[in-house]
Amino acid sequence: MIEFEDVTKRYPDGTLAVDTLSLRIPSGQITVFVGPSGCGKTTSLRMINRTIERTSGTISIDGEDITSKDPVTLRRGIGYVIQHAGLFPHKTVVDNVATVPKLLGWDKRKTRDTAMELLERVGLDLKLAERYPAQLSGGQQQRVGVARALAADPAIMLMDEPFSAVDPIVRHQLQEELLRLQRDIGKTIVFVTHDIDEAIKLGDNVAVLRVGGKLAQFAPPSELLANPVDDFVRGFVGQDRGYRALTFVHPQELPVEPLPSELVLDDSGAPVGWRADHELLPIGAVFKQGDSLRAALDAVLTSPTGRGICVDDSGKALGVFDQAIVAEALRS
Ligand SMILES: Nc1ncnc2c1ncn2[C@@H]1O[C@H](COP(=O)(O)OP(=O)(O)OP(=O)(O)O)[C@@H](O)[C@H]1O
Repeated sequence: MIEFEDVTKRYPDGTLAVDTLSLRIPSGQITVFVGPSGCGKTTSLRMINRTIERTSGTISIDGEDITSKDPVTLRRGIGYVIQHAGLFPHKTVVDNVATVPKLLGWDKRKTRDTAMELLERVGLDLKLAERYPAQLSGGQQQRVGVARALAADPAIMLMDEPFSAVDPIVRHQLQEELLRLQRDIGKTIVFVTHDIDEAIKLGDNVAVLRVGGKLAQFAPPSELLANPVDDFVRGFVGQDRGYRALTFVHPQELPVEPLPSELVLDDSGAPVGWRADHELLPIGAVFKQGDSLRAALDAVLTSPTGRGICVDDSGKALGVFDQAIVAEALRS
């Protein structure tokens, strides 16, 4: 656990960036710092690895005050990923990932094997291992940045807006991959973003900060959406928080109706379109049993017939449902 106790940071010019911040960051989970520009997210994050020193208060990791540790040793146990990945331009991809193991004096073979294994884990094509960062896309560079931060197997990962410089589709992929990776590695991740959707998607817990570096609310995303503590948090999580809260509602099993004849299936039973007069209309988003009610509502709203399609894990159509069924599931 990382614990902040009354932590304050005042920069030499007098700017109060973080104001008596107290919170407990649980181990093995993702905690997100979110808030408007200038609210002290980056400052809070960087005080954990002491690349910024706090002015007062205490930060401890597993009960040990971080000021009692040598900053270099402290940083070796903490991975750090930043926007634009911050890769060394003159080193190849694999050498970038191997940076910290080399510093730690690992033998060459082990270092290279670990680096290649990590590149594979973060979803990078190993053919890219000998390239230089400038020869990669933004999304690929971010993957290398994550692999590099994981190289020495740190218990803690600090991630500062790691996905903000890539386009929305790649960003979505990187978020999904981080969640998948975290299911395997179970690190203590502290993640900074100004995007509330990203915070809600990734965070086990979310700390909402307001300008002036004051903590507004610290809670799991579902709690934040259901019970924002004040107008600032309510405004920040957005007007559509009711709809977004559906992300956290998973119906036991959505009751579905039999497949109608106008739904066209392929040989494997997967839906391909809705038969209309002389054309085949696209099916829109589909709902997989076990998904959230938000996915169910999406399936209804994006369907040209107003009926969502429920599929199994293999993509085979199981049945259809309409808005009334979603509303009923929400009430139950
Ligand atoms: N070195 C510095 N000297 C003086 N003030 C600073 C310094 N670094 C940051 N600040 C100020 O401290 C406040 C918090 O900055 P910080 O970068 O932590 O915020 P942030 O929430 O991460 O912002 P953003 O989302 O825009 O990156 C801001 O008012 C910023 O201008």
